[in-house]
Amino acid sequence: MTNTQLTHVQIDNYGPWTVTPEPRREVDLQTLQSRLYADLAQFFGNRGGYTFFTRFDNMIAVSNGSSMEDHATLQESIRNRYPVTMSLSVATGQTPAGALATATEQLQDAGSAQDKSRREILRGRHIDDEFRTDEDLRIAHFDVNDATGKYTDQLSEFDTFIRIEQGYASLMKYMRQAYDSLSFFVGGDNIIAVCPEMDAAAYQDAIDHVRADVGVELKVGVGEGRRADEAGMAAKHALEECRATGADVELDC
Ligand SMILES: Nc1nc2c(ncn2[C@@H]2O[C@H](COP(=O)(O)OP(=O)(O)OP(=O)(O)O)[C@@H](O)[C@H]2O)c(=O)[nH]1
Repeated sequence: MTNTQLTHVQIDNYGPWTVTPEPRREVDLQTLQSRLYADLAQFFGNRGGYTFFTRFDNMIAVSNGSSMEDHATLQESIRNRYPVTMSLSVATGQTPAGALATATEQLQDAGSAQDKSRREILRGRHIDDEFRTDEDLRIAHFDVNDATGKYTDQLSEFDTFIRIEQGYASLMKYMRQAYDSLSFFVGGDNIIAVCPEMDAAAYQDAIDHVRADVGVELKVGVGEGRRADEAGMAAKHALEECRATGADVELDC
């Protein structure tokens, strides 16, 4: 049984900050957001976690391996180094969508994202070490078939971007609705999905859906582990297996 621990990261009162006392330069917001993301990716990554930038003002981390104390340390470090603070809400669940729903509700219960007095909320619970297992996480690494030959070397970069984003949009919606999974674009032609237990037929179904919906062909490798890095690395090896065998789906779990 999977037991996913997710952290909903939200920059406090960020909307008003971006326009106070007057609109801040976009380039400075871009730099701030990408540095914050890099810091979070490294902080959770050092503890075996994966962080996804999603909307940058809100981010999602697969945080199995990070305790509530670790989260408090992260908040302090951000407060000391950035002009903004962040709220963190941690939740666990048998499905990633379920865990994230709980994390988000905890944050919404504490007040609005644009409430001046709601700062550095830290809510939720981590999975105690004694309850953690090697089957807590399932990570699926999706990749567009021959993106280089079909798109990158053929189309303008923007038209390639449209194809890849259409594949991502179709997959993220379907995986969310049909399988309670959360899928994130991670660059190039790659999408990483955090999943509950699913069999090969379910992954094939998602790939078939995206092909029928938007004409983008995917393959996927799936791995499991105690932490995101372990499950994610197993998924990457399974994806290499797809490349070797020509299969659409390879499960290493
Ligand atoms: N984030 C991330 N990006 C990757 C990874 N592997 C490849 N990429 C990016 O994806 C681009 C496409 O690479 P591939 O997916 O290997 O190439 P392809 O043309 O689709 O060929 P096949 O996948 O073998 O069908 C690369 O140029 C990288 O930018 C990965 O593991 N993670």
